[in-house]
Amino acid sequence: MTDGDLDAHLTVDRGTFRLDVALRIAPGEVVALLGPNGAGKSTALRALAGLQPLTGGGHVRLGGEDLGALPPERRPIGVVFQDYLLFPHLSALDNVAFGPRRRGVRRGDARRAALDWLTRVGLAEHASKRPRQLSGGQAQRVALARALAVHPRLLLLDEPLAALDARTRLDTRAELQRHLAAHPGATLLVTHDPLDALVLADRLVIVEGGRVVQEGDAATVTARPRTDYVARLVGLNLYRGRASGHEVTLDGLTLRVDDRLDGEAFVAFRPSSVALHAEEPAGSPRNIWAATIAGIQRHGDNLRIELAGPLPAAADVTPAAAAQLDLIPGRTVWAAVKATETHAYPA
Ligand SMILES: Nc1ncnc2c1ncn2[C@@H]1O[C@H](COP(=O)(O)OP(=O)(O)OP(=O)(O)O)[C@@H](O)[C@H]1O
Repeated sequence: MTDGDLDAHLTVDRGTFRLDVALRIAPGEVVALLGPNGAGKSTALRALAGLQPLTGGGHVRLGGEDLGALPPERRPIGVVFQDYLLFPHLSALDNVAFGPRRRGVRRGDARRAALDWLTRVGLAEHASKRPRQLSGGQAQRVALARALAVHPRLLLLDEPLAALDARTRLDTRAELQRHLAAHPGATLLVTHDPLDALVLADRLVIVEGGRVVQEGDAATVTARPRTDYVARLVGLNLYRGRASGHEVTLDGLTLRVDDRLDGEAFVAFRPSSVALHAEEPAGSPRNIWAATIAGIQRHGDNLRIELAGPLPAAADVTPAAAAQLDLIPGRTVWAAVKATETHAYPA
């Protein structure tokens, strides 16, 4: 741990929901907090910002300083909320100048600094506009400028791109990445978009039910998911079973795998590694099982087939293959995966 680190243990009780998440973020590091709806991401962000009180045992320290006793406006933290929460009656310039003013910077200096930040986010010519005169992407950039204008040691972003349409999102994501790379402080990005996390963050922390279930860099997390949510996030089929050598025994089936291990294990493979056949393929070294088609969805240029049966799985097939196999819900097919297409690792 270095001097400027965020070191937080976020403990919050909200009736039946309890958050218990430890977070460390180094200066200049961007951490994405990912998780399904209701996992506690916003609660964690609000706790860091001082908008949600911690219950016993929790703490928020930044560079060794305990922020617990500081009210939100005195914390060295900048926040971009999901809906930006710009002041509707203030111009873009005064929205950005608000933070420095509140921290005692003289009016002229605060406005000059605000114009500088608006210039950096490419909005100098919109400085006098009110939030309702700005597009979604522009409002997002004003919100970012406002958060950065206080030179925060910790920047918090709550689903910063969620309110934008797909095209604006693409441009804004690229621009946001540039600003985050230049930000010397720690950054926590709350998102449930895996693409935002992969593009913007150095490290992923995944929460489910108020707890951290997995953390690490994107390569590690995507290669070795440890929960169904993470597996779906990175587009893998994931199972847990007992390994013995090159075999992993699951609930209803034993899979032959390429890796060799013993004990509790995960097995993962891509939907594109699952081949479907109308008849049982004979004389092959693959894993083969009978499955029922539970659903069919478009997935990029392919179709994603949800398979029910002893090994619930997703399989990606081309539309041509789907037509040839006459894949319709309720039909039974044979699914096959080669051992070399699986990845097994200790649970
Ligand atoms: N005002 C509240 N009072 C009591 N419980 C709440 C309140 N707001 C949220 N919760 C509970 O806290 C839990 C975490 O909610 P939170 O908004 O932090 O999740 P999230 O991960 O940000 O979800 P989402 O992705 O849907 O925004 C939820 O299960 C919810 O039931």
